[in-house]
Amino acid sequence: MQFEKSQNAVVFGAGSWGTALAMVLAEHFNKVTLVGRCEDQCAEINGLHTNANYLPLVTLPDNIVGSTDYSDALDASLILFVLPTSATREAAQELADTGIPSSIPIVSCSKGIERGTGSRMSEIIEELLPENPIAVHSGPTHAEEVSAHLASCAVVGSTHLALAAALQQVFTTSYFRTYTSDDVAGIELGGALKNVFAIAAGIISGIGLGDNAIAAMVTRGLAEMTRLGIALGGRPETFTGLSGVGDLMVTCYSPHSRNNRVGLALGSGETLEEVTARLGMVAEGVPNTQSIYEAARKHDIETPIIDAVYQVLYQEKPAKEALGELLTRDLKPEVD
Ligand SMILES: NC(=O)C1=CN([C@@H]2O[C@H](COP(=O)(O)OP(=O)(O)OC[C@H]3O[C@@H](n4cnc5c(N)ncnc54)[C@H](OP(=O)(O)O)[C@@H]3O)[C@@H](O)[C@H]2O)C=CC1
Ligand SMILES: O=C(CO)COP(=O)(O)O
Repeated sequence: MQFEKSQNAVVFGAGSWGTALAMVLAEHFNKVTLVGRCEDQCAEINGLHTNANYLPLVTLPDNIVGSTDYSDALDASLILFVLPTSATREAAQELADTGIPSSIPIVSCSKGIERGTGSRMSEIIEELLPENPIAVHSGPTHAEEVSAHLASCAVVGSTHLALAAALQQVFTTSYFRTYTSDDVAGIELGGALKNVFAIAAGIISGIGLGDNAIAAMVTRGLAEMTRLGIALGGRPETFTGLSGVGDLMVTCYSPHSRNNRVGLALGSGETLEEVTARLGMVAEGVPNTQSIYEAARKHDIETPIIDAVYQVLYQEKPAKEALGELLTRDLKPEVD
């Protein structure tokens, strides 16, 4: 299978990542429709070719159009879900209600697992649109850099190998390189889990610890990500790839990371309510920490860093105390 330049694509989610991915797809499709929920934003995309609230420095190509209408997906050959994870179920239901053809592939590009059910985004989409072929796309890819055409790599995963290969072509440009995989669960879990460690990295900076502490947390965070990720169905090697350690590194070290910024503010003494109100963008690690903490308890996996972030976010434990206690745990070998 392969996508043709004469075909159209639809991106649900007109935030920063949906917009950056629309720019990638615009090089391979006739028209890319960015579906948002605000008429003013659509008018701006169609009239000024900008999406200033989310990516203020970017001019969009003319073949990206804004819309609020889910039925725009009816004439698409490819659909991307790039919504906050909390909005994915409702959006998938709304899309199913349009009666879209079951042949249209759907790619989830969101990072997180559902609060309450612990479902991955591809599982939710499959539940509501069971006939459509599904894939996931993830990696160390901040929207600000991809939309500025700065070199980035990602991975697209599907159990439909021909679909993964076709998607690899349309997720590749001169500045964006995409690899393939069939480990859908591992790719999604890496993207969800790193959100929590990015908050931890921000907290560490906020409470005034140094580079050594962040490197230690990233390394032990990778061990935690791998342990829990395997228990939840991912393959070990995926966590050493772009959607695992790659994304862990970029979000733990980049000032673009919203999760990192949440942690930094918490470590500096702001409340969660204050920082989320100020951010104005989704930081998936906040709801994710709860769903991931619950998944770890359910599977009886030891996750001290995730537990510490959970205590800061949901149990009002002072950040310095929660992170500090990681050093005083029982001593153990590095590799179990
Ligand atoms: N930003 C990035 O660099 C990357 C983000 N991701 C992932 O992509 C997903 C989207 O993130 P991102 O684009 O950054 O988020 P943003 O905060 O930039 O944008 C969120 C978008 O979702 C819309 N939205 C918010 N709530 C709802 C809702 N309840 N129903 C429908 N639409 C809603 C917003 O609409 P409105 O403007 O009307 O509020 C906005 O268009 C997340 O899972 C994130 O982890 C993955 C890789 C990189
Ligand atoms: O996933 C991302 C980059 O790969 C975006 O991370 P944040 O949501 O922390 O900004």
